[in-house]
Amino acid sequence: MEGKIYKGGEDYEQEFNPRDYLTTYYNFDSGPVEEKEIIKFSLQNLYQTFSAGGIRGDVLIDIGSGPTIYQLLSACEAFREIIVTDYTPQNLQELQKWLKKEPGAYDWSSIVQHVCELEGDRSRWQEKEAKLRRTVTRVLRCDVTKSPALGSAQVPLADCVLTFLAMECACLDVDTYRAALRRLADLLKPGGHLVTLVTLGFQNYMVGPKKFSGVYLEKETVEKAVQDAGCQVLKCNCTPLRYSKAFCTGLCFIVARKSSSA
Ligand SMILES: C[S@@+](CC[C@H](N)C(=O)[O-])C[C@H]1O[C@@H](n2cnc3c(N)ncnc32)[C@H](O)[C@@H]1O
Repeated sequence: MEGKIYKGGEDYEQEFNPRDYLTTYYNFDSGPVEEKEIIKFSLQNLYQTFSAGGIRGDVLIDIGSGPTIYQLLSACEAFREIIVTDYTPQNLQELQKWLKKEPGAYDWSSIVQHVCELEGDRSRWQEKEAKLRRTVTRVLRCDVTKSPALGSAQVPLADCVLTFLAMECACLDVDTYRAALRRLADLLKPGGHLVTLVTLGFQNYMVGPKKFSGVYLEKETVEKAVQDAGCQVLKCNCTPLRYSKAFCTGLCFIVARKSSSA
């Protein structure tokens, strides 16, 4: 409906179209330059975080994966197992299509090639796609506004919880955001890492013809929420880059470590 603003969980299930989202924000070859720069910012930070000498381990859980896989392309070289999750069944279906190489799956090859180039060999992109498909072992539903976020699913404690551009959409106020981050920290082993990309000054974004809103966050609010969830911020890389189809002021990439005694 024209003029309506959609928010959080159930609206996502009913109104969020994964293909509209992918073609708006992840058209690396011929989409808007703003979106391309943001993808490059994300991939560069992920590459630095998970490349040799960086964070690694057994299990990584990605929270609010949506229909996207770009956020896992560096991590799949550093973890034995990746669990992807989202609130909406249609996003998980879109992910499954790519994981199972089904007809009509989204074409991530340009973005995969870019990551392989960062890693030193653009030509190994098909090998990386195969590696990621092997490393994703489970596709689960989650709701970060509920405890536990993964419902009744039994998952091991993670060495890393990743969440990209999802918490500010799932949570409609700062208290809910802070509680959601505590739930994510609960999924981590002591000493495990939380890696997140957050839209700063977020007001709304377009998915096809539909407008979705979320919580307005500033860098200090995000850092404090991460710390109060029991994690020490190791890296905080903010940029004024903005989407052409979203109302926000910038982006913030954070790497944090859960206390060893937690
Ligand atoms: C902007 S998309 C981000 C998708 C992807 N992580 C990315 O980097 O492009 C926001 C995601 O948050 C998910 N979401 C909304 N409410 C949620 C909730 N309560 N719990 C978990 N995820 C939720 C949506 O289904 C959607 O996939």
